[in-house]
Amino acid sequence: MKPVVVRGVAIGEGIPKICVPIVGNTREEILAAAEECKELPLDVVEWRADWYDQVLELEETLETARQLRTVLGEIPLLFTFRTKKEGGEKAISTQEYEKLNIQVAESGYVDLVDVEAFTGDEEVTRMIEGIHKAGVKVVASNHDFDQTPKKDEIVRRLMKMQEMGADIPKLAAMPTCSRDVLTLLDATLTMQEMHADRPIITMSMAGTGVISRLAGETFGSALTFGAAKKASAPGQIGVEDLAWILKKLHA
Ligand SMILES: O=C1C[C@@](O)(C(=O)O)C[C@@H](O)[C@@H]1O
Repeated sequence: MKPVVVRGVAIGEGIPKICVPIVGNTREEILAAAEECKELPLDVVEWRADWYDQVLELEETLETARQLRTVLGEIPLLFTFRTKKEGGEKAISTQEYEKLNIQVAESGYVDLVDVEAFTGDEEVTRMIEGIHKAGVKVVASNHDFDQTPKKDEIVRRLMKMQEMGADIPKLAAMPTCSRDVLTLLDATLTMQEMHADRPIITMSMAGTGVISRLAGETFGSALTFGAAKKASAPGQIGVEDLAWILKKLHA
């Protein structure tokens, strides 16, 4: 399995990498959060741009991305617009979503772009091509905030993302019981052992699923999300604790 390397960070090798989301509403808040990130034990920063008030004004978004890049220096940056239907803050038309992701990639300020894998095959294929053309990596994603799909279905979705050319397939699911967490972990391990030729990311959300955010090295999830001040999804623990636990488990 080949890791995905961004700005020297090898995702898919060794300890799972830590990603901290930024969820500010204004440019000021976003840049202040980025400043704080510089002091934290993290590998990647995610800009959850769906929280940004001006995200649908492209020029403003590109300017904020530019300033984010300046603040973050060499820290890899993942750009994510999480749509309302997958648990995000704002609804967006498919056309606008496609344009936003490609233009942000072309700006050169970000290293990875999140593409929701079930947006429509044609649109996803075009986005992956456009983002790759800009020299940027694609994290394909799928979120189920109500339930945990069956193991075969989780594997099928991750395989589809891989087949469509995503660099890193990612799936987050909500457990309704502890066994759902086992299902998610089982699917992750099966994917890693039998199907994946690239890193994948999975997580079971909320309190019941926290263990899945810590166990990536054992079961095959290459990156885990931890919170600075404000979490972007249920179940993210503080980044300092996360870094400590991952290090202990590794040792
Ligand atoms: O896809 C994900 C994973 C996530 O939903 C989580 O559960 O940690 C958090 C999101 O910010 C990110 O885009």
